[in-house]
Amino acid sequence: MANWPDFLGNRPESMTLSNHEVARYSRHLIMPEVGMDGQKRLKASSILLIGAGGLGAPLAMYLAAAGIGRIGIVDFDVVDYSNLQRQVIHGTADVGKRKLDSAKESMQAINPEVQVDTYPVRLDRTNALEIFKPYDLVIDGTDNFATRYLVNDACVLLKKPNVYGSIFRFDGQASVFYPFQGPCYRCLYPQPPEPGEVPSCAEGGVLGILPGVIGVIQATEAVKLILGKGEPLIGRLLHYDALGMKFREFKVRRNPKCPICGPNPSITELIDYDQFCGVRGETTPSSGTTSGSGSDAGDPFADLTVEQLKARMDAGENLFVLDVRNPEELAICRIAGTTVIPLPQLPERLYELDKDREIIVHCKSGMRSAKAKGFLREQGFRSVRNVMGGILAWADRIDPNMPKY
Ligand SMILES: Nc1ncnc2c1ncn2[C@@H]1O[C@H](COP(=O)(O)OP(=O)(O)OP(=O)(O)O)[C@@H](O)[C@H]1O
Ligand SMILES: [Zn+2]
Repeated sequence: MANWPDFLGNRPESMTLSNHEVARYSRHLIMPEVGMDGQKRLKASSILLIGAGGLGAPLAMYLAAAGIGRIGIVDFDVVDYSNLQRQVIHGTADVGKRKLDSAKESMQAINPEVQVDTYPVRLDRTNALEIFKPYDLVIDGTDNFATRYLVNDACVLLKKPNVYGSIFRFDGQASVFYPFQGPCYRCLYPQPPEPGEVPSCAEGGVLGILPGVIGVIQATEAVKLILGKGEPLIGRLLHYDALGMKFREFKVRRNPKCPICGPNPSITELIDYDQFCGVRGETTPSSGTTSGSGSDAGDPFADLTVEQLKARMDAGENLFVLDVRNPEELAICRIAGTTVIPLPQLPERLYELDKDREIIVHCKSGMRSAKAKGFLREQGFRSVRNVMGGILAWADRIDPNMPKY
């Protein structure tokens, strides 16, 4: 075996393969690194996937095809049209279905020998340990920092390997966080970024093929850990640049001050990860009350709902509405009559704005406009209001013909 713990114990010994399975896995069975023993190890193993999205799709399909005995998947989402460009486990006919149902169907079509357990919940501090316990290893295919820290901490507390991956635009990363054998996610990233500092794929986009590459690297690492073969990405962060078509590797060491895997841990149970990452709902008002129109009249920084904005437009008010999205997004849809300054250009184009005039700012979903509002407020603007939910809320509730992205 390799130089990391064998977490399967003697379970593979009791496994047998039927003639059908021998045929199915024959290209594995004839390789010395897998062979009959290795295939039995895969059959005896269990893997938990967090997320049935971009990374989860290739992970679920390849791990099912490879003959992992039991695969659990956690996801609370339903399939959306905007998922289909990369979440290849789901098809057009699955739009509107639970991702878990669609994923399970595809996996069982690929390999009915595999047991697929679905957990249609949002993974959080109250359920993570319970869900993780029966699995040998965990693979993180999620897209947000709160869940990444949660998955990390739960894996360290349970001493389970955590195969990590993340994607953005044309870049991806992967590593293996094997508790106490190598660094954990907190050793690599002790603090989460400021909310809104790192844009999500929903804001910044992602090449549809990219999660295929990173998800397949994660699946490869999981299979190697189970087989006990090769050099895993323990203590190594692999970076993939699709535009330059370059792979680079960074050494990551255990942090002796790590609050969870260090010698004096301050985190000994799961914490509130939304609070730790400063997560706030994108449509939550950042100041003042926003209930009825006019109830916020006293607060020049109270946010607006799309209905309030529409009512003020319809009343013929001469409004200054600032759209801080990027040019590519304007080509998809826009609200008529707005002024456009993409968020990154705002500091150098401040002179275009009137500090004494009310500025109503919007973006796609409300995150970037909240940042713009904070910035303009710091710069001494007298009244800045964020449109909660951005142009997506406008498309949902005001203009049903507007395309959503
Ligand atoms: N805490 C969590 N519990 C369960 N599932 C989660 C959690 N956090 C994220 N996920 C799931 O992980 C998946 C991440 O995949 P991905 O980012 O490709 O999908 P998406 O959220 O559909 O994309 P987009 O944000 O671009 O619409 C999603 O299906 C999401 O529902
Ligand atoms: Zn650590």
